Amino acid sequence: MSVLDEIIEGVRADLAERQRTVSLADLKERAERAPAPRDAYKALGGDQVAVIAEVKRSSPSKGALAAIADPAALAADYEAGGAHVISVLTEQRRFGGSLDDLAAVRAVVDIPVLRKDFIVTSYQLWEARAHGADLALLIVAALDQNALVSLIERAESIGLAPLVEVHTGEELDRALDAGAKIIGVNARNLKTLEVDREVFADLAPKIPDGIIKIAESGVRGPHDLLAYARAGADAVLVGESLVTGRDPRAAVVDLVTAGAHPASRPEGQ
Ligand SMILES: O=P(O)(O)OC[C@@H](O)[C@@H](O)c1c[nH]c2ccccc12
Repeated sequence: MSVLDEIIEGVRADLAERQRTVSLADLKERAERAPAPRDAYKALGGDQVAVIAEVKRSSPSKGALAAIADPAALAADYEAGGAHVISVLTEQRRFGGSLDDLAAVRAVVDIPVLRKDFIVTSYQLWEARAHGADLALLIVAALDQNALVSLIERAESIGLAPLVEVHTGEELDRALDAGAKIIGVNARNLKTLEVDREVFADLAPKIPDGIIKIAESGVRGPHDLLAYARAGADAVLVGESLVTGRDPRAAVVDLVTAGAHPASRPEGQ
């Protein structure tokens, strides 16, 4: 079984547990009371390279990264540093996240928040909105085409912007066929956990204009942001290097500064 399959098995077990305790009707009611969604397209579609800063306690590849006792405080730091969107991992078993983290973060920042999880049913989209999310990740490798299409539609119908994640040319074709408007290219292969930063440069030229292109994973600092920018990224999604660094806010400032004028920076800096 691939790592992705293992993660999804755990996600489904935890989901079944939540579905036993919270009815879909209750979730929908909570989603209706949730604050209105924030405009993710606007946050990601500016002239600068946008920075999506992630709240990430651990990962399947590295294990524990950072304890993050107060995810809301970390997210507030990211926002103060100029981040455009916050990503909150809500998967529990391998990433140490929760829906409570999502709600806590959404309550303290004024920018859009992404629910980062392994979403396989519309119940999880309602959960995302009920806990304040403005965007939801949909991983093409985790979904068949029918599920992908219907989850994109459902997300949009409840006010969530779907960020559709791909890692291969085939997955990209599926994302485009399904009508994705925000596409994330993950440099990490979720089946092997290997990181290959070249994947973004390979796939980006095949993504039509008008679709927001996000480079995910492996950004160690401004140098990597600039490389992704040269390859056509509208945004980068950064987790590990922020949570393991000494000063997450300063690290975001450095990324945002580089992303503000990517073209005027000399190559290699
Ligand atoms: O920690 P990194 O290498 O900066 O990567 C962040 C983000 O891209 C990564 O957490 C991620 C991308 N896609 C995912 C899907 C599920 C879980 C996690 C992810």
